[in-house]
Amino acid sequence: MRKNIVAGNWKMNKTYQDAQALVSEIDNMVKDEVSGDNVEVIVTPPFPFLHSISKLIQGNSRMHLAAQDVSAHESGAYTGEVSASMLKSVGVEYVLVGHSERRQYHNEDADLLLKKMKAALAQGIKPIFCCGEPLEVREADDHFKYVAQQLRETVAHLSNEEFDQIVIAYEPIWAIGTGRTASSAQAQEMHASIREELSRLFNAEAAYNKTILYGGSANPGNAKELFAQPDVDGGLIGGASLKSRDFTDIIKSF
Ligand SMILES: O=C[C@H](O)COP(=O)(O)O
Repeated sequence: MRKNIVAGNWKMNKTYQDAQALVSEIDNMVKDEVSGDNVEVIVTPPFPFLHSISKLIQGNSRMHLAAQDVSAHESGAYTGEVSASMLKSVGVEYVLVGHSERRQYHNEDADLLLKKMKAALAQGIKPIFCCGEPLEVREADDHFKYVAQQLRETVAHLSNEEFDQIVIAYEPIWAIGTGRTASSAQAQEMHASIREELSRLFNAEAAYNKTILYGGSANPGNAKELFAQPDVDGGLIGGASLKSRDFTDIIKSF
């Protein structure tokens, strides 16, 4: 059964105090204003805040915790890295893998992304695998092929059981933090194309059940239309997830 998810990626923002305040506000607003159980909420704070936020959201079954990155290694002499078992031990349930900012600024390639997904999955942490094309690829009308290739060189190498555990996030790079959102039609056609590719790589049922999130300048003003698309199952929200009111309104767009 396909799950609706709204995930907030805080990126490198907030101090400890600000993070506590933000997540308390979101937690309260979700408790007070979000009824039914048709949407799962994920917050993705920076590493130092994971443990305290895990405790803070413990009593709210709708709220879940993600990390922004995970090491491909199990443990050992990897200064600065954080392992999947460490994340697991502080209550992390999901982890972002393949975000365009990690691909761009940290040169993360397909081989590393696959290792990171496998490392997370081995600990029972669900990867949120991000894909999406840069502007020049969209302008050359090669975006469907480009994203399909991103899936073929990573996700395709998971077992059926591993694939069942992951979430996909489509984030056109030209829409991230730019205020230039993909139109709901552009999002829908890419999500449908991703689902078709997943169906070819795995099977139709697994592809149908896969949660595919949209990310890129989503906000309370455009979320409803985006989430109304048949193949858009929620959002990976950057900027708007840093404001409790905006983030909650996006959650309420379902
Ligand atoms: O991970 C989130 C995305 O990069 C979207 O960021 P944005 O909502 O600020 O455009």
